[in-house]
Amino acid sequence: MSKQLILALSKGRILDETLPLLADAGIAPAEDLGKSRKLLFDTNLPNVKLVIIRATDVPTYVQLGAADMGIAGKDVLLEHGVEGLYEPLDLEIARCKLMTAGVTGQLPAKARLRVATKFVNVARRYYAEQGIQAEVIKLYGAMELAPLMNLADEIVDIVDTGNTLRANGMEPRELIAHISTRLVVNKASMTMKHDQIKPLLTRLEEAVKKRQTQPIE
Ligand SMILES: Nc1ncnc2c1ncn2[C@@H]1O[C@H](COP(=O)(O)OP(=O)(O)OP(=O)(O)O)[C@@H](O)[C@H]1O
Ligand SMILES: O=P(O)(O)OC[C@H]1O[C@H](OP(=O)(O)OP(=O)(O)O)[C@H](O)[C@@H]1O
Repeated sequence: MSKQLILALSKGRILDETLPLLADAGIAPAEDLGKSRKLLFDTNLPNVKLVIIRATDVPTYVQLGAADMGIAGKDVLLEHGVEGLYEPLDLEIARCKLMTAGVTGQLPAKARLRVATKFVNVARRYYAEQGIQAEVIKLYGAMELAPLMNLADEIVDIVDTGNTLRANGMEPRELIAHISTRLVVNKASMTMKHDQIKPLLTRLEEAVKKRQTQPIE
């Protein structure tokens, strides 16, 4: 009997870009995800199931072996850490940047910065590497509000078009990391279920390559 593989998908923004890529790789949910309140789905492949969870929970599920494979943003992986995980494939979707940002024209001239972010580990590491003292304040969303409300001097957040920053009178400052979505695999599963995982990995690699060689319409 073939072993079951659980693939954990990040719900939200990444899911919309993940499903077409999975389809290109020949993996399709057995039912319409949008029409269901279910969190665990069968697929067209008898040995593959999908779980749809919060982006920030994907590394935890895969690290602890509740899922064998997962799809998550590099930002989430940098914040969570990658112990117990392999990161074999860049899916090249949901590209964006992790940056510092602040109120336009107001460069902080303080010895100690207050930094609001949901990426507290990334922020602490980054400011320490820069030799800047920072008090990092954990927020769960709407980071752009923090400097406007005098809660923080800077934020660390995702920037894509820059529209959210501009709309709130802010500007991007330093680049912390280029971000895209990655496939992660539990290290023990990679060994124990190699015969199941390898062909899936190959299909996904081919789907990513195919997109890169397709002419832009
Ligand atoms: N503006 C953006 N452009 C491109 N990719 C983005 C953008 N914002 C976020 N992402 C990527 O998409 C991922 C998921 O973003 P999304 O906004 O759906 O989740 P979230 O609300 O941050 O997650 P959670 O619900 O766990 O807090 C991020 O981890 C990041 O890798
Ligand atoms: O540079 P931009 O193109 O404006 O994109 C950046 C915005 O996108 C993300 O938010 P998202 O829209 O995902 O909302 P949320 O994270 O606050 O739910 C991120 O947290 C920024 O606010």
